[in-house]
Amino acid sequence: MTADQFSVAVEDVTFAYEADAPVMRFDAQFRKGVITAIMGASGSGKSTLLSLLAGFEMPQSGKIWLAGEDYTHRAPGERPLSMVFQENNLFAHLSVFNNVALGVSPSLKLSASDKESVHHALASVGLENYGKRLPAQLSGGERQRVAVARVLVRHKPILLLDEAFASLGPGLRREMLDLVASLADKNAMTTLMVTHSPEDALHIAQDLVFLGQDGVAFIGPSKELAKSQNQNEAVRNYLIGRGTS
Ligand SMILES: Nc1ncnc2c1ncn2[C@@H]1O[C@H](COP(=O)(O)OP(=O)(O)OP(=O)(O)O)[C@@H](O)[C@H]1O
Repeated sequence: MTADQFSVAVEDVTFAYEADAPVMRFDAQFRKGVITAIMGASGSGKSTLLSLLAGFEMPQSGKIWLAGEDYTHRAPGERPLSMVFQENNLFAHLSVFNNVALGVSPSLKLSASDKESVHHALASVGLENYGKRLPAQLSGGERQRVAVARVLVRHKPILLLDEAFASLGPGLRREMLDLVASLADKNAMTTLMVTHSPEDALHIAQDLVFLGQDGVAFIGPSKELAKSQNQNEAVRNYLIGRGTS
């Protein structure tokens, strides 16, 4: 793969949370403008991989490539990405409008065109009339929509989703995945989505990165998840364990 075909890569990265903890290894490239599902058993390092990409954790060795550049030693705020977590994406004391506006200006100093882009982002996630509410006055799905609206106003080329919709019911989760897929496509975002759900991965992800005990066990098309034969052993064992093979 050439450098212009991928925008995100972890190159020979090693990391451990503590001196005596096992060293995790990551080596993978993620295709530009494509949605990649990150899967693997609990504790295999999926969230850690996103934390390394976001700069919340620093590798012991190796490199982090974002948008084709070496970001290994750059602070989280400088990195060209947005991230949505399963919960706690919003500030409870700020209105929906201001929660989105934080994506434009951390000091909430907004020009007229900034305000316009916040309104536009809220409209794109179907929340045009919710700007004055507080997060506590929203459903779980609506709160995640606000988080997605904030992603949109940031205009970053990379989107990291850490089980962002896992706590929603199946219908709403599917709706949110469709929303993310269409926004990622429209804005040409390289999207990495941590999920435990093969159905969700098959639904919107073209690619799959599967983490095993010793790092990346499989990189390939996510449709491998639908095949009952010829799968990578780690993937097969995971699916058998979940009763979905
Ligand atoms: N802040 C931390 N300090 C110490 N160890 C940690 C910390 N966060 C995670 N770990 C450990 O690192 C390993 C990888 O954790 P991580 O959260 O990345 O796994 P995961 O694949 O995302 O798991 P899950 O599917 O359960 O969310 C686990 O053994 C976990 O206990």
